[in-house]
Amino acid sequence: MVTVDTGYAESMTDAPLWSFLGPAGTFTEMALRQVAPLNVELDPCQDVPTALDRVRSRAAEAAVVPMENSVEGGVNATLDNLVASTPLVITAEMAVPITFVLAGRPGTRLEDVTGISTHPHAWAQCRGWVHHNLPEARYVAGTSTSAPAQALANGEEAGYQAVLCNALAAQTYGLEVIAGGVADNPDAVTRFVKVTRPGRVGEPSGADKTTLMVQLPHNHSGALLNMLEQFSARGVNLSRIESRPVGDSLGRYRFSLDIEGHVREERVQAAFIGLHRTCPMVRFLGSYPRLDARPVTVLAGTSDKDFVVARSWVADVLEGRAL
Ligand SMILES: O=C(O)C(=O)Cc1ccccc1
Repeated sequence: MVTVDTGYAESMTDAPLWSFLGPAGTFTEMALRQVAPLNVELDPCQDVPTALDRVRSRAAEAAVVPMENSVEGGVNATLDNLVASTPLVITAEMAVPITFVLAGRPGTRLEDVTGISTHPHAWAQCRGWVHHNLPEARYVAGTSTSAPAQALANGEEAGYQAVLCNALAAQTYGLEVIAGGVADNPDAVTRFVKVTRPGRVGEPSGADKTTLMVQLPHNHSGALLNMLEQFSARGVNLSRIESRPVGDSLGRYRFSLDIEGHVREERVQAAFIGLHRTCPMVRFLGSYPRLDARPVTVLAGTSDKDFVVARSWVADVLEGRAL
């Protein structure tokens, strides 16, 4: 029997499948390209929960989703879904500078535009520009920046003549740029994360970040202060903290946090132990290298060595070797 190796079947089976907020041409796809292997197979999804569920169900190896924007803050769909069902962990973070073009079908002029569609985070970054240049234009929410671009190109849009998307998406879908460099804040950056199923935690790089979600005890005065003290007492710096409503009644919140450090470091573990003792829910959502690779500052008395030496002193006390 002669077997002809086309190489095709092999690449179909060996190429890792990564889900992401699609369709083709989103900012999320640009972030994915920064870290994905060259032979990655793309699995565009219509929303963040679907992309994350593809990893949970083992259909995809990894997902890339937006996490935080320098203008609009946390992406709630991501923050909430990461703790909503089977746990997932963040293994990498990426940043993409965000500027938009206003694009329409060829021949569309600015004065033809009475409706604009895009992702809500994109709209938040362009509101001022639209208010200035198209004060009468109505906003039509899109599931991403490229979904309405695709719909417009296919003649399937409803209620808009233009989209705010990235220049690459406009090109991909054969749209014409009506206005370029659209953004209220030209330096806006969005942070994206790569998410996988949990496994054994890797080694620290020395410049790491850890993400977690913590629920505070209800109706407990000083609960937030107690939570923050778990970090400050061990010299652990916070780089993001956001409250998210739990959802079942008013007044109940969880806190989504990024801290500087890795869960394999003693001071981070000591803070984790303190949180676990005092908070009804603590979810570890990953330790991963920081985007800026800036080494974490470890305060005097909080290094791994300091913890090891202190623990061995306690052991000596217990054995009657130290007084
Ligand atoms: O819709 C996209 O292209 C996304 O990747 C989500 C998004 C939208 C706006 C700013 C940053 C990310």
